[in-house]
Amino acid sequence: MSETYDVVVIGAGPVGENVADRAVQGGLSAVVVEDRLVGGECSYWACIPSKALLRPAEARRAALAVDGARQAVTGDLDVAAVLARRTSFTSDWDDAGQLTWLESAGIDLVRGRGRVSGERQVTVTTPDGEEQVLTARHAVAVCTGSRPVVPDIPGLRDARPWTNREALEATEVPDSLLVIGGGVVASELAGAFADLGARVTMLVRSSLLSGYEPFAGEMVGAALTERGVDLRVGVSATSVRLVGEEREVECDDGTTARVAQILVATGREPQPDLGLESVDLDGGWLPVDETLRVLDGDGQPVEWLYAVGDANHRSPLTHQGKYQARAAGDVIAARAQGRPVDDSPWGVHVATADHLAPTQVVFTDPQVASVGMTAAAAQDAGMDVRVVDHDLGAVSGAAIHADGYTGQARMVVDEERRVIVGMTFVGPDVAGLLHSASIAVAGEVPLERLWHAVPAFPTMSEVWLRLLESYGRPLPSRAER
Ligand SMILES: Cc1cc2nc3c(=O)[nH]c(=O)nc-3n(C[C@H](O)[C@H](O)[C@H](O)COP(=O)(O)OP(=O)(O)OC[C@H]3O[C@@H](n4cnc5c(N)ncnc54)[C@H](O)[C@@H]3O)c2cc1C
Ligand SMILES: NC(=O)c1ccc[n+]([C@@H]2O[C@H](COP(=O)([O-])OP(=O)(O)OC[C@H]3O[C@@H](n4cnc5c(N)ncnc54)[C@H](O)[C@@H]3O)[C@@H](O)[C@H]2O)c1
Repeated sequence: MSETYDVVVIGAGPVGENVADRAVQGGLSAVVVEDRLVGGECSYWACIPSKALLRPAEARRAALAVDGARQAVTGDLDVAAVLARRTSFTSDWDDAGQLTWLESAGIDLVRGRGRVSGERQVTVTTPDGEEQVLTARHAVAVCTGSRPVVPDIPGLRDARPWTNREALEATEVPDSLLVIGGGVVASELAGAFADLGARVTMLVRSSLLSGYEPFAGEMVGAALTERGVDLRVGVSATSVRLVGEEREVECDDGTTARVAQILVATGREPQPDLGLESVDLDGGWLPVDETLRVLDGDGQPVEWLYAVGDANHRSPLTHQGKYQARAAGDVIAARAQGRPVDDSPWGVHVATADHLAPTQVVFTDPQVASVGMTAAAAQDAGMDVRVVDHDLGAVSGAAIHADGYTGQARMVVDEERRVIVGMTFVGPDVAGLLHSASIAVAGEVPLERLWHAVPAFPTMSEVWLRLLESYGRPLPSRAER
């Protein structure tokens, strides 16, 4: 069976859905190919269930941090209710709701595993083993996301460790859990399972949350330790063996841990077998130009082939991928219809923020909310950097928010342009502060103008004023003096 569409999208995660949606809104026909659930990793095994698992304990702790409310907290978490709430957020791993949306958006769906099988062509192996060929008049978009890496530690695979998938589908909380990794998944899920009652050990090979400002990992590590997590930094697992129902893990510092379950959270790898060799391209993370077209071995864009979201590994986050998807869907439509392409930096058809203003909230407790560059990254990029730090707990809004509020904010300024190139907040409930910083960074708002963005009193956003005061208020111009 063979069908032709303007755009064929492989992978119906949040990114593939958005590429198809923008293309259809631009007047094209589109089909998405999906071999698991429409909605992707994010909806069923990543963002949504993890945040649903984390929120109840965070809410409980928030109440405990406010005298007067604290007295009303009389019990522990209801673990069964927490797991049930998580399950409801995944619609019990059923994508019927997403199918309704696809239909309303005018996007067709083919279930099965897709691979590129020639120029502008995708072959799908359907669940019943049939092959279906889809031809694209204009573009094929590879939006296949990523899958968890399981490192080559002797005995690990045989011990059937959890990845994010099994952890987020769990119907019971193990008595003890050893988490391998010190990134975002490890930090969030170690906290989640500790809150649910597991004895959690974390093996962090290098440092915790290493891509962030150093105080982020320090504060999150201290909080995890306070909540009972046995945080072992600079320690790696060397071998694993099953002992009855338990896993025995040997570490390179000579210690051994015996646990009920292991969670591997050591990063992601690209989806294999995407058929790219059929068009003389390598697999792996797919390099792209600023309009998300895949680059060939000579660094030239392939006119009809796009890679969007985790698949290109520019900024592997749902919201950054969806941002790319809006640009990609629109540029595919523009090129198809011979309309002008706006590919200048910050143009409609490019994903400039991936480099200059990527945003992220790590939903640990305390949260880490960041945009743009860390101080170290800005220095490495050759900028004349000035770093301004402020104790978030010293802001009256924070003190009212929670008794003994502890938090930290950092502003990274490019002195040459006098604009903020990076901002990091760490503390309870800082996620809501992030978008103001994103606007300042993406908008390249001059520091002088930021004095006119007046934070309401008494909110945590007053930290902006404190950071500007530390930086220094601009002197009146000579004419005004
Ligand atoms: C535990 C965890 C928590 C996370 N939390 C957050 C968070 O809070 N916020 C955030 O922004 N990001 C978070 N992320 C990252 C986020 O999940 C990814 O960045 C996001 O899912 C990427 O979207 P995507 O559409 O590119 O890929 P995916 O969501 O992986 O979707 C790709 C889809 O393509 C399908 N597919 C793959 N290959 C084929 C093929 N050959 N044929 C057909 N279909 C195929 C897959 O089945 C999948 O449905 C988290 C990740 C993890 C692991
Ligand atoms: N809230 C959010 O936005 C959120 C939440 C979860 C995940 N994510 C995203 O999902 C992606 C995957 O997250 P992740 O935490 O799996 O990856 P990561 O790259 O953030 O962290 C991987 C960690 O594993 C360690 N590691 C790698 N190989 C190892 C090995 N062989 N042995 C021991 N340790 C090893 C690394 O040092 C690092 O600490 C990231 O892009 C992340 O940003 C985002």
